[in-house]
Amino acid sequence: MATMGTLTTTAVADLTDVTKVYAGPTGTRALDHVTVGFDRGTFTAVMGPSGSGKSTLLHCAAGLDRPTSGRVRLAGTEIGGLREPALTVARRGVGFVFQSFNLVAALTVEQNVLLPQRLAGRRPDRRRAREVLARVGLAGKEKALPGQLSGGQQQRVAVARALAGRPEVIFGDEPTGALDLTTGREVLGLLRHAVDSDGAAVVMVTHDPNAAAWADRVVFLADGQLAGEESAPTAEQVAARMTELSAR
Ligand SMILES: Nc1ncnc2c1ncn2[C@@H]1O[C@H](COP(=O)(O)OP(=O)(O)OP(=O)(O)O)[C@@H](O)[C@H]1O
Repeated sequence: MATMGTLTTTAVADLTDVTKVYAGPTGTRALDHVTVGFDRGTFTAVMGPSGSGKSTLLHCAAGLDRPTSGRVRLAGTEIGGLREPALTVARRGVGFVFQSFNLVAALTVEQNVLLPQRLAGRRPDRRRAREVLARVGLAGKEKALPGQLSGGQQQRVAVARALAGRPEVIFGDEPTGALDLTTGREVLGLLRHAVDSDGAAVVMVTHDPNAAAWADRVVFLADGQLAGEESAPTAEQVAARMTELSAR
């Protein structure tokens, strides 16, 4: 199991001594010497007060943003020096689920699920698309447009899209943030299933202690630095730690 400080080789995504300073007049130090790894077959929640660097950590780990210094490895490849199209190749084993679903309104559900494969120049696998849509409970909705679906259904399309490429790691940026309790639980169940059945790593930013309780581990951030972690967390433990961090 990868931990802070020393990293083992089983991590599918890891950051070593990563610092991110955003350009601009204030020069915000969003991440300050962060070392953390995420193993296959584990579900990690990333929590911390607003502005503590959670999204920045996720974006750097996923290769969507570049750190100012430090190393980032994704599926065994160091991505720091990579440019497109090599970066896209490195992201092949990565799925994303965002708070705002990020579906293309003009494309059908099936086309949305196949879009990452098309963008990566691969032959779209329609059988796989149908398989993952069935898994998220959307069999028969292949030809629907996102606007014809509920918010929970749209997020399940986004999960299906993330799963279609058989990802080694799925990054979620508040994937339940826009959902009600019941549909949020459905999405968390699907992410949990990806970990337990497929051996994927899931890394999820959330503000919700109940969502974090679905994870195997919670990593806390405060002011861009790691502020401890909790294994097999309960919602109560997470909420208590968040109250402490917010009071700092
Ligand atoms: N593109 C950017 N340019 C400049 N500063 C930024 C940028 N993105 C984030 N920041 C700053 O970096 C810090 C960390 O932001 P980040 O979005 O990672 O925090 P967060 O913990 O995800 O916050 P929240 O919970 O509010 O979404 C904040 O002070 C934020 O204002």
